[in-house]
Amino acid sequence: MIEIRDLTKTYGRVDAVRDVTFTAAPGRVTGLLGLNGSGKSTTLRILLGLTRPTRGSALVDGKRYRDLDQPLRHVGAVLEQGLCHPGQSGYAHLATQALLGGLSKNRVGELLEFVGLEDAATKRTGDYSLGMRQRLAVATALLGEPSVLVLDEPANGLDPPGMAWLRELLRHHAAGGGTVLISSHLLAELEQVVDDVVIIGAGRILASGPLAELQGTARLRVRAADQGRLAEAYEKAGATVLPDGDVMFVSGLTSEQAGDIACEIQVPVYELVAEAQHLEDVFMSVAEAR
Ligand SMILES: Nc1ncnc2c1ncn2[C@@H]1O[C@H](COP(=O)(O)OP(=O)(O)OP(=O)(O)O)[C@@H](O)[C@H]1O
Repeated sequence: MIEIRDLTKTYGRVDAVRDVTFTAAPGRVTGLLGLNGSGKSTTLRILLGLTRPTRGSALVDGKRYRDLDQPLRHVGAVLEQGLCHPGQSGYAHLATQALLGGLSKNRVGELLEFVGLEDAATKRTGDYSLGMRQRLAVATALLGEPSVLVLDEPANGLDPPGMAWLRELLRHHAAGGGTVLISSHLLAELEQVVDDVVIIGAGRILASGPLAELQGTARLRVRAADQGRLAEAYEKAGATVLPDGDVMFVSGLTSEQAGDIACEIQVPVYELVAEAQHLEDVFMSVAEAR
């Protein structure tokens, strides 16, 4: 379980993150989504004890990372710059990490096989492709058999089969009761793996909730006799309206509310469709609504 509460980190005059609150629950894959510079890495670095928050808290299994007894047994992390010595083999890297973390070396061979690197186990990591380094970083994160996995932009460098492998691994981890928090700006990649979504922009949470809920309620496609008057009424009710040719897309109202408003102002409606959106559309509509 990951609990982020009122987290703020200020660098000079920049709020890298501001009052960020969300939970990543066991049994679910939670996606932290945002554009470059939105505060994803800062949030994850604070969670992993690599950066101190200005205020607020970030807890793994109810504790700050540095207060965890044997942290690698609780949380495994894949950070953007998964570091390994270029002259070391994949096997030696994992064995060293196990030693440094006070963990057994017994699982090294098994893990290399698990991440599909068994044939490259004795090769220098300096000769690994970016995708192979990502696989090694995932194996490193799994060394302590942690229940919580934190991955910062893990899709970088993975080809489509690599991505499919990672999705399967994360789903499997969550299905076994583990907690997964994954950050990315590649929305289409994440859409296929996340259960819950936290959208962050300029350091603040813009929206959060189960993916199905965000996709389901975010947008209606409406075509009516007097688009202008209806758009005005929707906006007055707090909705965001995007006109697009002879239709408009409405966020922030249920289809019942949209139908009732049209009825009240007596504008005939020809089309009213609740569209299941892609994550990218959800992201754009919350970003535009701010
Ligand atoms: N050590 C630092 N010193 C000063 N400013 C920083 C530092 N770390 C991050 N920032 C600033 O905080 C903001 C959030 O950065 P952060 O790296 O958390 O974003 P991100 O969403 O992870 O982006 P990216 O995907 O590009 O890594 C940015 O404006 C960044 O310039």
